Amino acid sequence: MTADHITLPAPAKLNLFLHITGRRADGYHTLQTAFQFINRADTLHCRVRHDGELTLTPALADVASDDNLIMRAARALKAATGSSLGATIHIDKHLPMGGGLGGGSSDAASTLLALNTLWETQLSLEALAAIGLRLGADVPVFVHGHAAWAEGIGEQLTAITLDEPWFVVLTPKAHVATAEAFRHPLLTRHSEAIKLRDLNAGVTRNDFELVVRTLAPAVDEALQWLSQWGDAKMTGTGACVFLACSNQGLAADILAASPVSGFICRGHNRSPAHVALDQWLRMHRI
Ligand SMILES: C[C@@](CO)(OP(=O)(O)O)[C@H](O)COP(=O)(O)OP(=O)(O)OC[C@H]1O[C@@H](n2ccc(N)nc2=O)[C@H](O)[C@@H]1O
Ligand SMILES: Nc1ncnc2c1ncn2[C@@H]1O[C@H](COP(=O)(O)OP(=O)(O)O)[C@@H](O)[C@H]1O
Repeated sequence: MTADHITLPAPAKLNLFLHITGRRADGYHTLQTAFQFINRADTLHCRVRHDGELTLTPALADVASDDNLIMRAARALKAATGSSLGATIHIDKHLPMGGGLGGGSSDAASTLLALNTLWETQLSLEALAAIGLRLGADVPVFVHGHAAWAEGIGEQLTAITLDEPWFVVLTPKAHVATAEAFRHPLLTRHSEAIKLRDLNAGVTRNDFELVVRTLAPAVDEALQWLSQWGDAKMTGTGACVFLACSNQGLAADILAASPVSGFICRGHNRSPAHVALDQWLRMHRI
């Protein structure tokens, strides 16, 4: 059975820690981080078009359609493969933008996975990740779809298996642009490199916290409040902050008491996008 459309989630990620270890000659920073996916996602719908056109609805506030990472991913895949096909794409946006949850990068990765399948262009995950890296440093981990230890500028990935706890994620109303956080004079750029085995040794932090707490008081307040319950951290360059909890009930109780809005979710080592893609392939292609 064939099908000309597919729906995939584009899940968020958390950076369980984030250390900046240096700066390259081209200005990009080298870092160490651990990525885990969560079951909170945008939803991407793609349908094949035979006229070669690419369309995307709805428009996102403050992002021109041509700059939307979904359109950029679709165009990049078309250029890389020479496919004559197009797509009608619809995105149900649920993830806050610029929150450090990687929604834009995940939308791009799910677009690459969806169109590579519908167009039957058969690029490997490595090839899709290389296309994705040109769109953003966070895209490859979503393409590969496994929780990962990351080095380099975030593109050198080692798959890891982590506990899959419940999390409380708070979404303070603040927007910190990634490039602005990276160029800030207060950013520590020389954290000592750690080993994977130190991940749970209590020695990790997010080096962006100092900068972002200074730029965005709402993030500072959210971190202060959540820290009373445990080792709260910010994800990426913020603004979202999170805390791992021993069970769902505790996560729900903390969220209910929080003065800042947010959600609870579960950590996933395998990306929900890959789970959905495998299901689709089993139904339609095998
Ligand atoms: C910090 C992280 C951690 O996961 O996440 P976010 O908070 O953005 O989600 C990422 O490394 C962000 O990746 P991503 O959001 O894809 O950033 P990009 O679009 O590649 O880069 C935006 C800008 O940030 C700076 N940048 C980015 C990555 C890096 N390793 N060094 C940098 O200096 C560069 O100035 C670049 O032009
Ligand atoms: N499909 C998209 N979804 C979200 N943001 C997008 C998208 N396409 C482009 N962007 C741009 O990318 C920026 C970063 O988005 P996002 O990935 O949500 O945040 P972060 O990098 O902080 O995790 C947004 O502020 C927006 O300008």
